[in-house]
Amino acid sequence: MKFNTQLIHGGNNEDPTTGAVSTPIYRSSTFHQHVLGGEPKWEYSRTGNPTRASLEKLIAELEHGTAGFAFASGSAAIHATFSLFSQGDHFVVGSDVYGGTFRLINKVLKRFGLEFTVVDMQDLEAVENAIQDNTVAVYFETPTNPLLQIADIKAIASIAKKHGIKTIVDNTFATPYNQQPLSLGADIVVHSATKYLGGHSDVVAGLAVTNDDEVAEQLAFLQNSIGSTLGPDDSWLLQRGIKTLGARMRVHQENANEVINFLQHDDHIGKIYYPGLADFPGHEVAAKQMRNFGAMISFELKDGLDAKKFVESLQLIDLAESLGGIESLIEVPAVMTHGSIPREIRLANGIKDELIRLSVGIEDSEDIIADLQQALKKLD
Ligand SMILES: Cc1ncc(COP(=O)(O)O)c(C=O)c1O
Ligand SMILES: N[C@@H](CCSC[C@H](N)C(=O)O)C(=O)O
Repeated sequence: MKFNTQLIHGGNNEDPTTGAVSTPIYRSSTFHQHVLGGEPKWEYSRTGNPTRASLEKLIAELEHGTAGFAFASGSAAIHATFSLFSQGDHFVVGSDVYGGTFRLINKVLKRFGLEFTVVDMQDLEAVENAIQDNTVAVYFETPTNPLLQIADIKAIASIAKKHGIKTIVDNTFATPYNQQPLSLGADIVVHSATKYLGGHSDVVAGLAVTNDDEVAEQLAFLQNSIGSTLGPDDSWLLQRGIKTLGARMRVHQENANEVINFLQHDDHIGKIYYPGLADFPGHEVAAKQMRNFGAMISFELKDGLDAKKFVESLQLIDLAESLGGIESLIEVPAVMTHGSIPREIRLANGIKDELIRLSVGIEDSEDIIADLQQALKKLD
């Protein structure tokens, strides 16, 4: 089955009892057991729920994994994934990651004895040099939030394999439509499904997928033990959103291409961060490992122009955290999504105070561009 067909027909798509083509919402916390001490397929909804199971099967198929797990948020999926490891274990982590992941690592996981070395994942030599005797995994995003940096998944996974450690990729920005890290050698993929997978800014959810049976068994144990599972209503909503991922991504991409073209020719715009640009550092790797470059764009205004005034002048594009929804969203990472990273670390990693991040939606591109244009004019 090809990808777009799989989006629609994957998972447990037809209900075995009624034939319903939309997976029913099994809103039941517990399930009747016919015999005492048997091995019922369903026993308790934290352990397993048929609606959630359909979503988990679907994301495993889309990411070319063997097992998928749904969580109450992307952060919960990432937390459960790090919980596979133990006190004293060391990780090589990408220097540009979502601010909440930085916070989870530094303010939570370190307290439980996990150790981290932060590395620019674009530098393969630095990645290998950061691996220590107690290193258990490399963890990174590609493209990264918010600088859109590209890491070579195949090359990093092969370094990791050489050292007998795992590769974990946050595939939120690319989605399985544009990139499938497990097929490039990664062991675990995590998602903030709140973003493109859900696609409508109406659900907070997280997913983890693996093709390693041992990891899958442990993740199932951790998902049930920690308990940060996705409820049946949100599981249904997320699976409904995923069905249109391909159609949405095609329009997101068309619009992003138009917006990039506009930004490149506007006098107010300084540096643009977008892997689709031929002179962007990660362009060649992105072209190799991604179907297309996605619809997340970061940029700076020319020196002296007021980023606050610009984002507050937009009338159509929402000034809001999050990304990947059908509506265009804009934000200033230093103040919003990456505000939990101390300023000096943020600046050292390349996130300037005035950096602007735009999630290009699927409205008519003319309207998105007209809104950018009118807000930029207010800066004159
Ligand atoms: C790349 C990335 N990973 C993980 C997360 C965490 O996801 P959630 O907000 O669903 O917890 C986010 C955003 O929140 C993100 O942008
Ligand atoms: N205020 C939130 C930040 C949410 S950011 C959401 C998303 N990852 C994005 O990058 O837009 C928090 O402190 O967690």
